[in-house]
Amino acid sequence: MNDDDVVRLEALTRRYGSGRTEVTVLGPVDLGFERGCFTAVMGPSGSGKSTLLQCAAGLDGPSSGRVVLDGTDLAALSETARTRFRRTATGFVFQAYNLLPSLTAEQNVALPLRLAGRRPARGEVRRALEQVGLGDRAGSRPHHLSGGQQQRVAVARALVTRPAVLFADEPTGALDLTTGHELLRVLRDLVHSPGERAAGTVVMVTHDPQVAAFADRVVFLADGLLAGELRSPTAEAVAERMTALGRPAAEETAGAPC
Ligand SMILES: Nc1ncnc2c1ncn2[C@@H]1O[C@H](COP(=O)(O)OP(=O)(O)OP(=O)(O)O)[C@@H](O)[C@H]1O
Repeated sequence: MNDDDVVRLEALTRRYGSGRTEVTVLGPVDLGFERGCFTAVMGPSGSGKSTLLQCAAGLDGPSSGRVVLDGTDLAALSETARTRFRRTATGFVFQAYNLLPSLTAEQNVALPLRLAGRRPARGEVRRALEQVGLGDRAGSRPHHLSGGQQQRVAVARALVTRPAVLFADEPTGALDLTTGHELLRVLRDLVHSPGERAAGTVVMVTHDPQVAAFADRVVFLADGLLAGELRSPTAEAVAERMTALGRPAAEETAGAPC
């Protein structure tokens, strides 16, 4: 972790149940997400990726430990203040686009601003749509847009408050390969295009090495714990790590002296 981290997870744990049925599904995890970096979180099914993302974004509360988001300790805020803070400091994109079908793209994108209790300023919503390459589809309703376009509207909606971090949980999960890669290029451009277009920081959960290879950094989870990371990843290097994580411990140590 360092001073450039826009999100810091400190000794974070998430447990479910109580007493004899209590299970720890995450942690303890110490991890930072750097500003200006596109990070992918990977790991086998059930390794805690979504739990980590939801805790980092303030959508779920940790059982112990701290989440410091853009300099604010989430635990220090009341529930109402935390919701208000989360709505402007973070954007969240899910696998399902979750657009309201009766609203136009522009009206869907404006929703987070309205939820935050303010009228969109002139051009604010259009700018977010332009950031995802949909400046000309502002008046379209979701059913007139392709799956990839709907997901880009969902990204614009997540960006409209100019959040410090954009979180995405399997954002390409419902898209075909080509459309998925287009969306990943949009996410990468949000981090790496200079000036106005830059959204700063993206943290994305995926289980697909090809998807993770679009990121600058890949963090691996196994059984709720950190299991290493890769910088400037290739799909092959990510797949190799994933295979090693999925290997039973007995196979990992095969050949080692007793
Ligand atoms: N509400 C809950 N109650 C009990 N256990 C839960 C709950 N939510 C998640 N879990 C468990 O926590 C563990 C981590 O779940 P999580 O969804 O974070 O994993 P994941 O790595 O995102 O999985 P996947 O890739 O399959 O989506 C899993 O074993 C899951 O069954």
